Amino acid sequence: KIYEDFSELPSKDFDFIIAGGGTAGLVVANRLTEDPRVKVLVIEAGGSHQGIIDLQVPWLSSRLRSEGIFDWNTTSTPQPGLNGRTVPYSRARVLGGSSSHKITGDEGWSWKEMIPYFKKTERWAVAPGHGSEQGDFDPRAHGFRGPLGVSLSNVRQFTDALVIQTTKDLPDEFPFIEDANAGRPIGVAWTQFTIANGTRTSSATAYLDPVVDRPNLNVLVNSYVTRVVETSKGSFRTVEFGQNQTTPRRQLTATKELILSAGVIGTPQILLNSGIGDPKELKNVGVQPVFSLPSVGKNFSNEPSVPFSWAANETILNLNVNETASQEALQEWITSRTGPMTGGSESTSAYFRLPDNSSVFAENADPSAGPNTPHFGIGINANGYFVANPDPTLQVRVEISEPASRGSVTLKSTDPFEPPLLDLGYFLAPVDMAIAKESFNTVQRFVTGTAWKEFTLNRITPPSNVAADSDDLVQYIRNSTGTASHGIGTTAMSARGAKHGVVDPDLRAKGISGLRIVDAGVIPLSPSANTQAPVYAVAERASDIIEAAWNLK
Ligand SMILES: Cc1cc2nc3c(=O)[nH]c(=O)nc-3n(C[C@H](O)[C@H](O)[C@H](O)COP(=O)(O)OP(=O)(O)OC[C@H]3O[C@@H](n4cnc5c(N)ncnc54)[C@H](O)[C@@H]3O)c2cc1C
Repeated sequence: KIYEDFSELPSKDFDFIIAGGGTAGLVVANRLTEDPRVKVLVIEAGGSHQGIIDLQVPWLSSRLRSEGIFDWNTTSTPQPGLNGRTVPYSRARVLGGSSSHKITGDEGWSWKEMIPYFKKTERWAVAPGHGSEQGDFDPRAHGFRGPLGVSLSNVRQFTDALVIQTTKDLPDEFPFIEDANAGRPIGVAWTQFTIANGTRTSSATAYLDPVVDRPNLNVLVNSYVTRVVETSKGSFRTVEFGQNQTTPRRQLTATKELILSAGVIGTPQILLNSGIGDPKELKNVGVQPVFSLPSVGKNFSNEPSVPFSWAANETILNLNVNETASQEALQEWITSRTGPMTGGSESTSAYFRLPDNSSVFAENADPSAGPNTPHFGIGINANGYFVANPDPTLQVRVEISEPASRGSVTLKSTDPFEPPLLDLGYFLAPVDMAIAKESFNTVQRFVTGTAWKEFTLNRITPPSNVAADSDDLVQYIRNSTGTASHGIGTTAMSARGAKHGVVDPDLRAKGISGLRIVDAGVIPLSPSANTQAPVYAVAERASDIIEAAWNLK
């Protein structure tokens, strides 16, 4: 059941307490409560997702981001690599949240061992608006019986045909691939979405709603976790939380484990508030060090997102501009879960790798994990989903897939409610800028190919007088880059016994008992993909690890 207030909780005894009811937290809550003997409490700072249409309609997700609804509205510190600009970093504050490998020496996190967990989470759904799906996804790489609905886009976009034609015109540079989520993502593919039956899916709809009546599953919303507290020597199973700065703080102790799933920013913030981090840095802000784990909040890796745009020679329905069409589309969605509101974001996506002999690697080490790993990805869109431009505009977003730069999450003060300092570290490593510059050439070749002749007009950003490989291009990138909100690494996993890192391969906080971390922060290096699916898979495996540790089920 979902509780709005601490006083409503039917009991204060829980085996596991999970801080953060986001993507990972609700997966773990669902799996652990499959055993009816296990009592779980989830504590979430945001409110309930139930009945909120903005979270259900795919097109409306564009507004969630731009209007900062259900968001922490975090902003970065001034970024030297972005000419001193600050940039917004989106992350969800609501139930469902922002809905690996040799580094650890643990084969359990290898691709081969993880693929069953990706499949376990997924229930492939047909998107009637896409048409035949034959050859447009690889069924061998997908799950069909899991909780989370996943599908191709139900809305065919005007630009889709141009993208696919480009793969036929220029197959050497831009090959079509059947499925970007099957282990070899380099090429152009149909994007896969957490959408089913025209409706967005999340950990809240897939992992919480179907089991919300389990008597052993308790979810407390509007409750912000401030700290973890030492329960007994070396064991941190007690959590402190409150609604806001002025209301009383409460404490509860888990009999078995406390699990932090507050995300790549929330979890390190809770640890640092608790005095768990780099003792010197903690003292500098006035926080009493309690346990030394210097890597907490470090190694923050996050894909920079670089926008390019062209004027387009076609008027495409833009639901963020045309209010009448938007109302009609919403009515259609409410009535039948069909129509243009069932999609919106880029229905194709492409991942690229610079050649091994690229001049970029003459001066820089290759930051990617291996030959199947992209250096950057692009998304092409002209329907105003990302930028509600009233004039027809072709938007191309480049995301640097495996940035070498690292940022950090640190505390500003001793007030646990104060947002932390978020340093994205963008373009501190020169290779990231070199890749961003190269991506511009690739994007230009893509959208000016024969298929685009009638459609692509003059370049808008960067302006047409900006040449490739020029300092003007570098300045444009510094002045326009934002973030993809694909953060990882702030509570990174490392080999057992390694001095760096925050958790061991079993996701236990190093040197601490009773405390585990399960969220995007434990992923040590950017996956060869966006982060949502890897977080689900990590949370599924984490649940198995926890169940095995406590002989559950
Ligand atoms: C706008 C946006 C768009 C994205 N688009 C994509 C995409 O297209 N594809 C993709 O693969 N990935 C995407 N991602 C990334 C993906 O959603 C995240 O990597 C993933 O959801 C992270 O899961 P998590 O469990 O680590 O954190 P979250 O899902 O963010 O969950 C953390 C939860 O903890 C709560 N919380 C935080 N601090 C506290 C506290 N102190 N006390 C209590 N609760 C707290 C939060 O409110 C939240 O509910 C996107 C992310 C964002 C923000």
